[in-house]
Amino acid sequence: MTNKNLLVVEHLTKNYPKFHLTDISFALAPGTIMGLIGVNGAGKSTILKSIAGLVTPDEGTIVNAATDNLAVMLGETVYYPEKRLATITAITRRFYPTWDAAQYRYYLDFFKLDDHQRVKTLSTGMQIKYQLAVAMSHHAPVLILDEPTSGIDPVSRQAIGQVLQHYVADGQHSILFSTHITTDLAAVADTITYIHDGKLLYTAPKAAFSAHFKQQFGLKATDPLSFDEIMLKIERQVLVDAIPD
Ligand SMILES: Nc1ncnc2c1ncn2[C@@H]1O[C@H](COP(=O)(O)OP(=O)(O)OP(=O)(O)O)[C@@H](O)[C@H]1O
Repeated sequence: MTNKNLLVVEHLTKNYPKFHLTDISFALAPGTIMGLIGVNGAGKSTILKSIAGLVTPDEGTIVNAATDNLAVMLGETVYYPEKRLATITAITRRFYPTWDAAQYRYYLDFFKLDDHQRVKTLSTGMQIKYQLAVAMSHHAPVLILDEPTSGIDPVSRQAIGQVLQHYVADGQHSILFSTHITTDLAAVADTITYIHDGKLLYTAPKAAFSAHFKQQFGLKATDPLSFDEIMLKIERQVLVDAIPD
């Protein structure tokens, strides 16, 4: 494992008939949260699914700190609508020798979830919170989350941000999450990786990421520049010549 990074992605390439994810490389340091951003169809989910083993890359390597203890949340839907959460949890926990029942209870309380409820009675936000509670309850070194705050109210988004930061606070866990909610990046991400049309445009710690694009856009270091503005400027092709082929 390079530099003790918990996740190392090198030259990840996946070719679909009408889309090419090309030569994606980045590393996730312990104790950090990386936000993956880019417009719809940029390739974020393809990267996350490749790490989760749900997509087979055409080229490249992915080294994860613990391949037998993956924590992945790729969508809001919890299957088995008629089942109670407790039943699903009882089955899920069998796959994880490191399952921590006290931690699971803590997250249920934190998210105000009752695991006697049936899946079909949960709102979308409650389903996401339940999946997060399960994903964070077996001490996986790396947590992979596809849009964990999509469809979540601002108060709950802040609560999720808190638990994510707490998850990495011991310096032995890391989180990679995709998002379209750029305020989440400002609140919780340590590093940001920008995917543009299947290619990695830029990856850097948050402050360096902003500084890089201020320089690209001819702004002063003290000028304000939000992540939304960065995305809008890039996607309006302001930087088209800077994007590698
Ligand atoms: N199984 C597949 N077969 C063919 N094309 C696919 C497949 N899965 C994804 N794609 C294509 O790959 C491209 C990237 O999709 P992906 O879901 O990775 O984007 P994304 O950045 O996660 O988008 P969003 O923000 O909308 O979730 C899209 O053009 C999509 O149509």
